[in-house]
Amino acid sequence: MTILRIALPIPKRQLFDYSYQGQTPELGCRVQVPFGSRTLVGVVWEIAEQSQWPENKLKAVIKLLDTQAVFNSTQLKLCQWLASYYKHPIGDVVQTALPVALRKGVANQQKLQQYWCLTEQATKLELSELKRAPKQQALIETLRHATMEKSQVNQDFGSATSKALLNKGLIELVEQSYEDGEPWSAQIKISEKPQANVQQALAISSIEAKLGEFGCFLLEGVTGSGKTEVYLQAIESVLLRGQQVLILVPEIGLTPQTVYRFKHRFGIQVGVLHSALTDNERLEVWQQSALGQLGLIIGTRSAIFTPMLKPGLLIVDEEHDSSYKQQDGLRYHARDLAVMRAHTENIPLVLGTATPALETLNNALSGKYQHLQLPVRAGDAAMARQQVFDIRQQPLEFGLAKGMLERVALHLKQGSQVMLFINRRGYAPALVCHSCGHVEQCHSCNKPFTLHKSLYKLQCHHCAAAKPIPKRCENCHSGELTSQGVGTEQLEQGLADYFPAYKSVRIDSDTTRGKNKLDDMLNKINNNEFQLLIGTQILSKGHHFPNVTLVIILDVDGALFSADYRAAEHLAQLITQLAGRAGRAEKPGEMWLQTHDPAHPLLQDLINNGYGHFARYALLERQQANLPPYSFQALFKAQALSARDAHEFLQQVADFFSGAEGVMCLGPIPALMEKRQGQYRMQLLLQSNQRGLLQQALNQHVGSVEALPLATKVRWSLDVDPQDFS
Ligand SMILES: Nc1ncnc2c1ncn2[C@@H]1O[C@H](COP(=O)(O)OP(=O)(O)OP(=O)(O)O)[C@@H](O)[C@H]1O
Ligand SMILES: [Zn+2]
Repeated sequence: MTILRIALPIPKRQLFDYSYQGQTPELGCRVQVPFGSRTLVGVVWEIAEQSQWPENKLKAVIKLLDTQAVFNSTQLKLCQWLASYYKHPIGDVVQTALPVALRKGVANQQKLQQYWCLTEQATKLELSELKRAPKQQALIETLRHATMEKSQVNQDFGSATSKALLNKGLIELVEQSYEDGEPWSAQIKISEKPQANVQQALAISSIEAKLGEFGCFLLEGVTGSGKTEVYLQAIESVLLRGQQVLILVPEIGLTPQTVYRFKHRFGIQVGVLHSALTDNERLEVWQQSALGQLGLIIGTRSAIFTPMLKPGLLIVDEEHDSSYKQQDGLRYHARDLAVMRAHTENIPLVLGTATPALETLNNALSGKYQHLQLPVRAGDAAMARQQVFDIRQQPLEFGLAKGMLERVALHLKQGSQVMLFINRRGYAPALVCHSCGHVEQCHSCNKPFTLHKSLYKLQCHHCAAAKPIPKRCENCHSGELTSQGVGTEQLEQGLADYFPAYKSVRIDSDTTRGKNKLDDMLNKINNNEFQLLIGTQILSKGHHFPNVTLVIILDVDGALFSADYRAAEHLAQLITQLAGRAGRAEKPGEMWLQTHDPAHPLLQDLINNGYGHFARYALLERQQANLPPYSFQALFKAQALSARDAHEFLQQVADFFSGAEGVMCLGPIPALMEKRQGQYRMQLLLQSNQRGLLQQALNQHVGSVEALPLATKVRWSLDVDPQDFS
């Protein structure tokens, strides 16, 4: 009899022993086991001869689900590292790393692929017979060169097209295994590309020099400097060696436009991993990548777990983006995991951005990462001019000063597009009673409701609470309710009324919900169907709009005075990325920042000296204040219906750590957002000058924390290298 030590989806920092009769399976195979009254799917993590439990207490494995491990040795190591670094239950780490379908116990067998090909009848067809159905014509034309996978046809031509041709008897489906198809390495066809400029060429050759070994690069290139072109040319070398490339992009950056750029350059299929995939689609990409059947895989955060048979290169684009840090469950940072992965697989990693995270910049400046720089824009485009606009004592119309409206008018008249950024969606961030001053608040969060006029609702942006817009004040019953502040909805409406001859589009999470909605909007913007582009963060994420020449940021003052020490860094990144959307082609661009504090040193440094200068100075400040990356943090968070329980729990946690060597304990204190969804929220911050000491203290005490009686009464979590203190 063998003892299998299984990682189970149970929030306990331990493995579970089961007995197994039969040939010992590989580590990383899935098994089905009984757990209490349930049956769970787990992963074989260790194999032992003996258990601490007596034999008659041990339950037996119900079924071995795999003959071959679902995790390769790299993944096993990475999961181990995640569990140990983030102090997270191994079973939950394993769950996070597995595609959902495999978690549920689905067989890890690759399905046959379905391809469309032409029928006998179609080979004799005159293409002109289909001239009224251009899509069908194009598909027939394509299939004359090669068969095409069903999902690919759906993506490129739409399923209606293939259905119509099927009905006409012109195409038919054949099934084939991937292995029988032509491998991607034989399909590579490099399309035309620009000649790299000197800095690009230097970056490309530095990366190429590291192929086949570990190396970490920071590619710091100003917006529009051609970072993507550097990726593309480096990827080309990797693909030509027959090796695979995994590219991570931020959540909102993964549009069909991005994918198209990669697909088009190499002429091969690209595996795409994003949150809108079905479980089966996700599993398919995972399997194809694991078997080496895909050359290129692009995905958001969790794509970092995708196994590769022949890994060659990892890329993390917009490495500063906060979506790379998972904010619940296993709170890992995909960028840090990428470093571990590149190290384990012995391949280079490229971190690219115009606005490096201070952590990353510090690693580059200290020589830990190789620093590649692209200081100027590619082609003929110049950087946008950046300026502040003093709005003190200025009347504002829907959030805009008169001087700004004049600039907008000027740019519109010249046939350009204008982008306006505001950090709040909805019509207005508050509804206030003009008589008594009462503000409509969400009682579960103690925060003002946001007014959404188009939805006829008040919505809480911190929980899901919503209610109809009241007619009277709930405090004094006056009917004089007015909105306060400006959101995207109001700005759009104001601009549409002010500039009736131009079309506007609003891009925020309210308007982009739904499949392909964002991509549709982006395409229309690129076709110049809209001239006024209004939106939130989504607008800042790496889009290439050649006709935008003016960018206005309505209000940065809130972020200038935030209690979060990372707020300045994030604001500087946002401003720089937004400025980077202007003047990307021939026409020069300009960016304006509306502010009540035009002399603020951060703003002045940023617009006069650029992000690079700001960031180096910000690092000095962090060093003086002994903040990350010069110190290391871990954050215990607790929330409960009673503030006292949350506080008491964290106080007990603090007691464990109070004597820990080299570790400072701050708190418990209320979170920046004290109450949310009816729960009171507290936190306890641990900080040390040495990562090792902090890790050691956590190792020593996390088990005791878990065992505290209050630990079952409050909801608590541990966040190592926290990014979010809200
Ligand atoms: N060497 C080059 N010669 C001419 N044009 C180039 C060159 N490299 C890149 N470009 C063009 O410059 C534009 C910007 O390049 P790219 O999108 O790669 O920049 P980026 O640094 O990734 O941009 P961002 O980070 O701002 O999104 C693109 O239209 C690209 O085709
Ligand atoms: Zn709420």
